[in-house]
Amino acid sequence: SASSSMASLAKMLDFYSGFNPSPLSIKQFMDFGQNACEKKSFIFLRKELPVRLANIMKEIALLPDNLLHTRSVSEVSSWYVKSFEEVLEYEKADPTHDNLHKFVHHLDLIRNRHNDVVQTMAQGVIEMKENEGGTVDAPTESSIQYFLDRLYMSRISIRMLINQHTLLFGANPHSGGRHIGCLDPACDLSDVVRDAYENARFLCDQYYLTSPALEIQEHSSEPEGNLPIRTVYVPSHLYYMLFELFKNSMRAVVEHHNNDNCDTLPPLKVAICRGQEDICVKISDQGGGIPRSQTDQLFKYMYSTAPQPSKSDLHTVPLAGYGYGLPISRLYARYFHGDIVLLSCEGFGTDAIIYLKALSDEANELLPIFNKTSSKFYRATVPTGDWSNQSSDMNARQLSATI
Ligand SMILES: O=S(=O)(c1ccc(O)cc1O)N1Cc2ccccc2C1
Repeated sequence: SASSSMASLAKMLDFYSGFNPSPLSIKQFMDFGQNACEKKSFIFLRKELPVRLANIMKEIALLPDNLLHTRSVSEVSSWYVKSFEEVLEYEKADPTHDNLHKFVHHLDLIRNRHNDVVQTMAQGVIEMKENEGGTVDAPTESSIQYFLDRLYMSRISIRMLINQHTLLFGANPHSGGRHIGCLDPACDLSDVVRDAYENARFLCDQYYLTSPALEIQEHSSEPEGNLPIRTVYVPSHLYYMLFELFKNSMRAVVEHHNNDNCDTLPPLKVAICRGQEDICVKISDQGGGIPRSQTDQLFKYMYSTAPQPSKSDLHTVPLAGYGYGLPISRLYARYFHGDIVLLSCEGFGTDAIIYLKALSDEANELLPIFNKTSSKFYRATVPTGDWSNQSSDMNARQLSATI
């Protein structure tokens, strides 16, 4: 009956969410993929996928009610329930050829079912804001920010596991190429930079009829310092981050310079640097920058889900209606223990730095864990300030009176 299946779902959720997800490093993905065994991968995934799904499903259940009960979030939640149940069908299955084949097919179904999670969650946030009469209090906004970062990081990690298994053991296993699943063991960073630049530039030319040029410099601190700088990474992740940053920089440069007469735009300068611990890709633009007080807004999901600004606003408010590109890009960087940092000099321009781990055994997956700590966050009270912010006028008056 429905109630008994609900009870068993709750039991399975409690069981699998009791395990911590097992983070894999890029090195482990590579070593396993070099002589991949489908049976071992199946045995690992039929446990790890339910663990990662259950961990994030327990957090979905902790969302503020006014978000959890929107049509969109209920729909996303139903996708997770369906996928969780589908994977559990293999919990005790024999690793026969037939079952291994069906497993790959089910992974494809699950990946496709979840294709629209980000847009649908954004729609849920808009529905919640409308139900709340347009404003959302700070604690709700911070728990939504906390949750969406964890939901999308969990989703990135689950899609990474699914992509590796389906690419290695699926219908058209890559023949001959050096790629291991979606990992490139010798990813040439400047190639991905050029690729992302050219595609962003195409959109920029279409919309603005102009675009800034690109200059790339490579620096390697390694003794042999061999160029071009290559590293083991997921090219599609790097491309996503670069494409997003190039779009922002191009828009900034064109809009900042559309009012002055000189028709040559200052170029975008990219520095690719390899150190002992970090590999950095820095994009420097002279797009006029933004005030320091606004930079953290750019990584807010609530800020970027502003109700669609009118066409005029899109130009006045920098990055308004900019979608989730920056917060998601930062999650891709953080997924393998890297980061994205924005350093803006208002009136001049902005540096965006992508940090990657130089060593593949340090590039571990960064995974959200559902436990007492994370669930406490959802009932957090607003922390009382423990730094002074503005001078209390009484003290200031007293001070000036004595001087
Ligand atoms: O905020 S930004 O400094 C900025 C943010 C992120 C980035 O990657 C590059 C950037 O340059 N910048 C984006 C933008 C868009 C329209 C008009 C003016 C600006 C200013």
